[in-house]
Amino acid sequence: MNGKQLAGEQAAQYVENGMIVGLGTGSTVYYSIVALGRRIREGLQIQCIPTSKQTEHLANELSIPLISLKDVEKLDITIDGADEIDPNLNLIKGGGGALFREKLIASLSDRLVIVADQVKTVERLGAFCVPVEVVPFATDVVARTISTMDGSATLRCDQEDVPFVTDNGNYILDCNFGHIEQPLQLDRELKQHIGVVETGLFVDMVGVALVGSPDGVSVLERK
Ligand SMILES: O=C(CO)[C@H](O)[C@H](O)COP(=O)(O)O
Repeated sequence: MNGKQLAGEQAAQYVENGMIVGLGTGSTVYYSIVALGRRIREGLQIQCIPTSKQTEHLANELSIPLISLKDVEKLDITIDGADEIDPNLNLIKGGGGALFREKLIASLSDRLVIVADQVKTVERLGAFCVPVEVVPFATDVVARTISTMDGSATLRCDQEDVPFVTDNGNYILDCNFGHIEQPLQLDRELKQHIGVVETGLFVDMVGVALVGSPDGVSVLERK
């Protein structure tokens, strides 16, 4: 079994009867969602909120009960993936473009459990570009602002140069700031600019990270 599958499946064990569960997005949390589907068929009773249309589709295929945010004030737990994890369990997320809903759901959750392959662990965030969701009309304005912050921004596009559109109808700027010394400060600074919807910097949000390798899963708790 590969690291993603080991970590993903182990995270499903954190979910208990009666919980409201946030379902993240990506190829690692996929294994958690499939494992939850299995547990539901065996009798587990939970209600879930997906963080993307892709995950909503998967949950529906697996007959996982979904609940709307309008009926829920907070969640017990969210399981999600990550693109980078630093030693303080701060993250870069949004490689799949779902960062806004992922961050909103995580912020409403008592516990955020991250699942990742060990290649996602880094000493300092920043080798992976920071995805920044922007209102399309403001894209060029935000990109210019980022260049004044010693960063560079690239509009996320497909192979035909068509911009990627998020589930919220926005664009993504993938932003390179080099190594990030102060992720919280950078997140706050980015969000001051009109047109920025949200960033993929998740600071002080994670409760536990399950990091998988073919040899097993390391459980990293926030210090
Ligand atoms: O943030 C995300 C999507 O917006 C994903 O959780 C992140 O990209 C990790 O994905 P994967 O588990 O496929 O490597």
